Amino acid sequence: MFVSWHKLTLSTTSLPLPPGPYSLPIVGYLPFLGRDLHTKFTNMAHTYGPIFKFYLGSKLHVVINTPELAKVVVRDLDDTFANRDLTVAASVNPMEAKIWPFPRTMRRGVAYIAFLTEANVITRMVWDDTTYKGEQGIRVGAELQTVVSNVTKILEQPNLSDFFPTLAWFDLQGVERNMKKELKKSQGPNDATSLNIIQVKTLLSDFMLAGTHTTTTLIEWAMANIMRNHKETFRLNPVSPVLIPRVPSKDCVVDGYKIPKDCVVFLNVLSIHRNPRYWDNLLEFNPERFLANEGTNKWDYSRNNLKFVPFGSGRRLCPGIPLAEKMQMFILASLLHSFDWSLPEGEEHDLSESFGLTLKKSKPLIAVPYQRLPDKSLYM
Ligand code: HEM
Repeated sequence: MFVSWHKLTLSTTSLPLPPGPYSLPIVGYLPFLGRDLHTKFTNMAHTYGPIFKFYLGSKLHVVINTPELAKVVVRDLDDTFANRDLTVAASVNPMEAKIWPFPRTMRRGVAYIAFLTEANVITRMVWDDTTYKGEQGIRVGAELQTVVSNVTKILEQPNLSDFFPTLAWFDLQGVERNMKKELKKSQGPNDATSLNIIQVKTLLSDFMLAGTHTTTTLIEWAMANIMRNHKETFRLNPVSPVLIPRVPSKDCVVDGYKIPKDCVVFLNVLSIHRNPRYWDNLLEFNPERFLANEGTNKWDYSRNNLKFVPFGSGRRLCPGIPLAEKMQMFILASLLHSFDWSLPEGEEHDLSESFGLTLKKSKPLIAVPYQRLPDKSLYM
């Protein structure tokens, strides 16, 4: 106890930064990072170890890849790591740092059904009597999708102003300008069926942004996996393969390395979920691995098991877990109970991934439903 306290409070000035690749002057590691951060980070962990660093522009970034080190961040130093990284695009939004990713494009497939269902539930939580029903509902739902999808596109865009804060004033890529424009558009004319600014602000608040896309992505992966006889969706295809970055509020020490105040810290969930040290036959379909631990809380993601963290952990743990658990079960059960599903004629199963603010299927799942219940009236 004394040793770990001593380690944590040791002066950080003499300590090295974590290991990591060489960076180019000015741009840092930016040209080498690519789009698929989750795969890139996992490969880099093989080379540099469980904690490594790189620079994007002038900003230091640190990636944590094991449950043991994740524990230091989200348990021992949870308080220090409670802040999020506020990008320029996020700071334009009225909800500021609380903003959360949303889909690049809303696709009319399994994801569309899941989106509307989840959006309905969350909207009813916010405005009690609102439901996206009939033509009006479809119009408001589509309006909402457009707003959040455009906002997400802007949030996902790598922005030079974030890597070179001194250039932020020039807004070289127009990210700040576009975000302001997008938010202004949503303040347009208001009639009984269109969204006013207060409603849009509320809708863009954490719960709507964080709640719908996550569940939608999960359902789409689950359906794709189930149609191929897989069920371990949360472990194999975590919705957030790299947690939204944390920013330490003061210098601290992780694994003997100095982690300076205000650097950007990622927790690499995918490398934890697919690490042979923690999972036997890690790519194998084996839902029984979870059943074996039933009742022991060993797989309870809201508590101390940091080998399985689909909802994150610590004081930034997803607050939507109770709703997410109920909704994903409800949506999946409804889809599977009511219909048999198959791929359109001639289509092959495709589980390839596309990294963004969440880990989406790169190809939207379009599935054909076949009536399963004996009587059509049961579908009303
Ligand atoms: C399948 C469904 C969902 C998944 C996989 C998921 C996953 C996550 C993850 C990984 C985080 C980051 C946690 C961390 O950094 O430690 C998070 C944060 C968050 N989630 Fe969820 N989530 C889901 C559904 C929901 C729902 C339904 C809501 C609300 C209605 C919600 C609200 C939030 C909010 C507000 C945050 C930000 C918490 C903070 O920064 O303090 N999520 N979620």
